[in-house]
Amino acid sequence: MKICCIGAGYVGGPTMAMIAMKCPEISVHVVDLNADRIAAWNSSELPIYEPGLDAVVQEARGRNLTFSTDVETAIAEADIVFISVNTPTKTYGIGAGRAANLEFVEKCARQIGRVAQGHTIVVEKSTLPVRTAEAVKRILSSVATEATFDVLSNPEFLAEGTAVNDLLNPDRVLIGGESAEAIQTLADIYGNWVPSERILTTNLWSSELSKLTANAFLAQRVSSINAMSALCEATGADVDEVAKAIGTDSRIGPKFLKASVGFGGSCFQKDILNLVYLCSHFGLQEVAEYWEQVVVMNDYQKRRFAESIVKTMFNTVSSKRIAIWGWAFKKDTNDTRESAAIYVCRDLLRERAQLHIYDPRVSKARILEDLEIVMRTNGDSLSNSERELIEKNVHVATTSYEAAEEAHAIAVLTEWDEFKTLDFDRVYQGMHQPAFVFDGRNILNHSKLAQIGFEVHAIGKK
Ligand SMILES: NC(=O)c1ccc[n+]([C@@H]2O[C@H](COP(=O)([O-])OP(=O)(O)OC[C@H]3O[C@@H](n4cnc5c(N)ncnc54)[C@H](O)[C@@H]3O)[C@@H](O)[C@H]2O)c1
Ligand SMILES: O=c1ccn([C@@H]2O[C@H](COP(=O)(O)OP(=O)(O)O[C@H]3O[C@H](CO)[C@@H](O)[C@H](O)[C@H]3O)[C@@H](O)[C@H]2O)c(=O)[nH]1
Repeated sequence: MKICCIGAGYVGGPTMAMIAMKCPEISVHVVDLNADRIAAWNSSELPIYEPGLDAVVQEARGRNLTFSTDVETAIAEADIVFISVNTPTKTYGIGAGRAANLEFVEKCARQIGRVAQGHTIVVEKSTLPVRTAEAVKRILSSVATEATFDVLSNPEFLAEGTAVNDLLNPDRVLIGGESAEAIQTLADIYGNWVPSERILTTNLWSSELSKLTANAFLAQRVSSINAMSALCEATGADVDEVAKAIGTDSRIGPKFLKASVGFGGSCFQKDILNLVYLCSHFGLQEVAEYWEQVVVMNDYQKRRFAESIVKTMFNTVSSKRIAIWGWAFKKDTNDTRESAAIYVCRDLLRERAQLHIYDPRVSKARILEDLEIVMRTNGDSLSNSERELIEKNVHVATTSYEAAEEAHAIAVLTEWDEFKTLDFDRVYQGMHQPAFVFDGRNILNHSKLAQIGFEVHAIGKK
């Protein structure tokens, strides 16, 4: 059997590497238009940082896992084609800022229709609005020559930073479709390592909608605990204690109740906005407004954090040096898409703070590009004053200590483990007094820091 996966990103790369590792008899070909990305997949420096992924890729690459830019050949040879391309929020036209941009998915469908041979199972791996499979089927049948198709929905639930373990031991694999035979073919592949009771099958629309629903529920938990964090700060309750107290109720459960500076990542906001758009499209205004609040609350949390830094530091951070610890949207990934750090730093830059940023996995170029995009207030390019602000006020450090040297404050924006074990006496000695710590992840030992002399401000604690 031959598999082709279109899209060698955070999902296509790891999922296909896992299938190839677990199914040595299947030939897995991952293709992408981005030649740099493909070159990186073929090198010792993979394009994404994900614990444990190097070993998985190394085992299968060159045996039954290949990466290339030859999309058409890979499609023509495949029995199964996964579509794993990006589906970002639309930035133009109808639904701008909410709807998913399905341009890349449609291009894939047209290309598959043109070049596929024989019977081909087309699998939606990308996260898509409910009923996209209908459009995919129509496109395939309108451009296809002699090829025939089944379309399945098989959304991916892996989280970045834990992708390898999530793929090895998924809570469930979801397959939606109409053809029992096609569903079975895909289920048999996962059946090589996933217990059959964890392979759920549904109709196409339930599968497509379950992915958006799962992300909406997960993000809603984060926004719910973050909403409570504001009330905790106002009342003297401690959000970690509240989370523990409610999380021990088996109906609520302990996971995903960590208050933070706000959720980030490429999925939560995009998928909720997509859900909001869909609800409005179907005339369900109350439902749309209900889900939109999850994103509204998240924006509030990011803004609130930056504002509290300014307010605490005597209402001005102008020319003050602030160490930013962490840029990735969560630990154990180099992905910065929608990271809370980007928005907090934008707000601090507008207050003229001097930012000294350190992240163990994110490159200087990525940090600067993220800031250049977020600082634009007018169109596609930076104004001279915006560019000057970044050039003069942003410095990228190579260690946490370097970032904190001569700083007035430290803001922890990603929960990297290495921040917990630093020599805080040393950090304190190098800082201006009062030395502020704003722990946006509640990961540091606050009482120990206070003993050293730091003034600590955390999320959801007075
Ligand atoms: N990142 C995650 O953790 C995650 C988890 C579950 C689901 N998803 C969903 O999976 C999909 C992919 O996400 P991602 O994070 O891997 O995106 P990504 O941007 O990292 O990767 C997508 C890749 O597709 C390529 N591509 C786009 N159009 C193409 C075409 N026509 N032909 C060949 N290649 C093409 C791009 O060059 C890019 O490398 C999205 O729908 C996302 O919502 C993501
Ligand atoms: O209690 C929590 C849990 C998460 N977060 C934040 O929420 C964001 C998202 O985290 P997480 O869900 O762990 O990572 P993602 O890689 O975005 O994974 C989500 O999005 C993927 C893409 O759709 C899905 O496949 C996953 O199931 C879903 O968890 C990050 O900024 C986290 O720091 C919190 O602030 N508190």
